[in-house]
Amino acid sequence: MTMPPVKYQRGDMVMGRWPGSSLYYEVKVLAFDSKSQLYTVIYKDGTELELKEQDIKSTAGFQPRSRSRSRSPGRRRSRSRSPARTTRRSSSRTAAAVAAAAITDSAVSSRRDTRLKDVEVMLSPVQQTKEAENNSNNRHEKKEEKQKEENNTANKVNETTEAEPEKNQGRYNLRRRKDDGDAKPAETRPEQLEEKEAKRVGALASTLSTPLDFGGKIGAYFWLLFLPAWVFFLVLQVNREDPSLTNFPPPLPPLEAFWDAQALGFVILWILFQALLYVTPMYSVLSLYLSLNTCLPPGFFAIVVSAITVAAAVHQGVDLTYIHSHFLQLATASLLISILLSVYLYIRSRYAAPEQLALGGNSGNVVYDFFKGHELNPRIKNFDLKFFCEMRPGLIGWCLINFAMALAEMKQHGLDAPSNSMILVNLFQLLYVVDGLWNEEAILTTMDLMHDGFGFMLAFGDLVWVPFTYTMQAYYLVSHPNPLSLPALAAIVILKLVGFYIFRKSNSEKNAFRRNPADPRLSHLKTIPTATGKSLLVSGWWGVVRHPNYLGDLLMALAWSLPCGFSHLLPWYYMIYFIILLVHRDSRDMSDCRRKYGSAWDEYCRTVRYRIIPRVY
Ligand SMILES: NC(=O)C1=CN([C@@H]2O[C@H](COP(=O)(O)OP(=O)(O)OC[C@H]3O[C@@H](n4cnc5c(N)ncnc54)[C@H](OP(=O)(O)O)[C@@H]3O)[C@@H](O)[C@H]2O)C=CC1
Ligand SMILES: CC(C)=CCC[C@@H](C)[C@H]1CC=C2C3=C(CC[C@@]21C)[C@@]1(C)CC[C@H](O)C(C)(C)[C@@H]1CC3
Repeated sequence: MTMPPVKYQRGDMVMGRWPGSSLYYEVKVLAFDSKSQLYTVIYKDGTELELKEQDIKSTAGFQPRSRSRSRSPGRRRSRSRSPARTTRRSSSRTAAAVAAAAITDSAVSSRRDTRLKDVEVMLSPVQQTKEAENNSNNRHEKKEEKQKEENNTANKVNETTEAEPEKNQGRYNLRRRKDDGDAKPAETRPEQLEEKEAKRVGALASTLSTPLDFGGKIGAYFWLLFLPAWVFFLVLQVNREDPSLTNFPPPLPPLEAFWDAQALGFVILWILFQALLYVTPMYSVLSLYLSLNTCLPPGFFAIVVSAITVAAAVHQGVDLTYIHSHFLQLATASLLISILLSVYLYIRSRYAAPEQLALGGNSGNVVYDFFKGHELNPRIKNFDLKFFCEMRPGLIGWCLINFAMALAEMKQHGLDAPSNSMILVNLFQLLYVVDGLWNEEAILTTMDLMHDGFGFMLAFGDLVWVPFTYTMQAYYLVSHPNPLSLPALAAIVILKLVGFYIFRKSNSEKNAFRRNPADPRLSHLKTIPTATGKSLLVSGWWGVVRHPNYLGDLLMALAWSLPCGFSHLLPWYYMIYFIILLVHRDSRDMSDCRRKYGSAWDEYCRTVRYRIIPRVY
């Protein structure tokens, strides 16, 4: 069978249709994929998209309407989308840049507008409303200033003053926007995101194809089988007297050893208990009771109540070492739940409205889409499944398991107290989790919450991977004690604290900036404006290195493995996995940001040249 000739060739300058509209912009053809019948085209600021042949016209004979010629799509968009209104759209570069960047940005940012406003403000303490108003006023003044200096912003490093309207000062909200009160500054009111625009953007998200991650469709099959197998391997191997990798493979227990109905019951009970805490507004009652001015972060409340409940249960004679002795069965039960949840998520994503979808996870391949997840923030009424799974049962379960391992160590070795190494691992990881829960609204600026769909990868990651592999060090120490000298202990504590400092400071800086770029505490920072209206930090922590938060996290990971010593590789598994995960996330983020921010991202990369590890002179 002969293939029809390709109409446009590589290098051709043509007019590409703006997805979801009838406007055409000049693009250059980069490639043609005969399988998908899609042309890869590049816009003037370097953003790439895939277009169908019918969305491309040759420039010859193309009759641009005078209006559409003089106006960039970004400016058109700015009428309907509040973020654009406050941005420096009229800068000289935006006409070209927005033609490109706005496509991906509108899909991402507008959806984020719809979603993140969904997930903000519910827990606003009263005084935050005032703060928000002040900020709103602040923003209006700044906006006027901005309009005056409109034309000199292109690709220039500026002092931080830009206001980003999608931010506000409240705590996060997992309630639907229609329920929100009037407390929000006018600029951030949800009504401003016109329904039509949201639909258009959603439709775009459901049709746009993004490059496939994780080895594409074949990779998805691999990961689906490999990840659960790896969890079982670790669980079986670490419990052996000699867990060295040379002693591979671990003897496979009979199939029925993997299963215990009671273990399933406990896992379900734990998840339901966490769900109950998640929906209970007790934290505000507790705040009132403790005469606190602000609400306690609900995640923090959840871990405190969980700890009290567990302590009470232990006091009543509940033997937590059950967790150590039934680790395998508990892992199987959690895997089963994560699979059922992923099937549910996949099915509902097929019926979800386009504006609820994430970019990616719409490859059309059932296995890939099941793995990657397509719906961005699936909810049952106000219950946000992704947020809940990421921040509660697995994360708090991690601490519960560590604690159980400490008890198992005491029991196994007849100790009155856990070993130094066990205490360090427990305290370090507890600090990490408590910090995550205390700052849980910061998760709203992370990749998972913002960009990734909720599918098997995250459901399994949250419910199985985190509780059953992040606890490897504590599990290992139960049967492989590693006494620590005082200097070693001190050095490890210092390492942990340094890592934690970098991690917390850099995450808080970015989070504060994304929530309110006009925050006076950030006024010393330099930024690069982007065509999307959001800016990029180019000084402070994010000016030292790209992803300074990953650096802090890696130092902490090192401090978690060191107490286990160097006899075996297994307790170093987390460190090795984490390097791979973060390097991969960094490159995923690089290409996402490149797509989103176009040449502004390139400029950021030119200014901040190093990734994760800064150059030491
Ligand atoms: N323990 C664990 O298993 C894991 C822990 N983590 C930790 O979770 C935290 C969140 O990680 P993750 O979501 O991967 O990534 P980040 O929190 O670093 O988020 C990346 C996003 O930050 C924004 N950004 C990047 N550079 C800049 C800049 N210069 N100025 C302003 N904004 C910028 C971009 O989003 P935009 O511009 O759209 O706002 C980018 O997509 C990290 O601390 C990480 O270490 C992560 C994974 C696993
Ligand atoms: C191999 C596999 C299945 C990977 C899935 C990755 C997930 C396990 C991680 C993706 C991002 C995560 C984050 C945390 C836990 C691990 C996962 C879910 C996190 C909640 C840990 C606590 C931190 O303080 C954090 C809130 C910053 C962090 C957010 C990202």
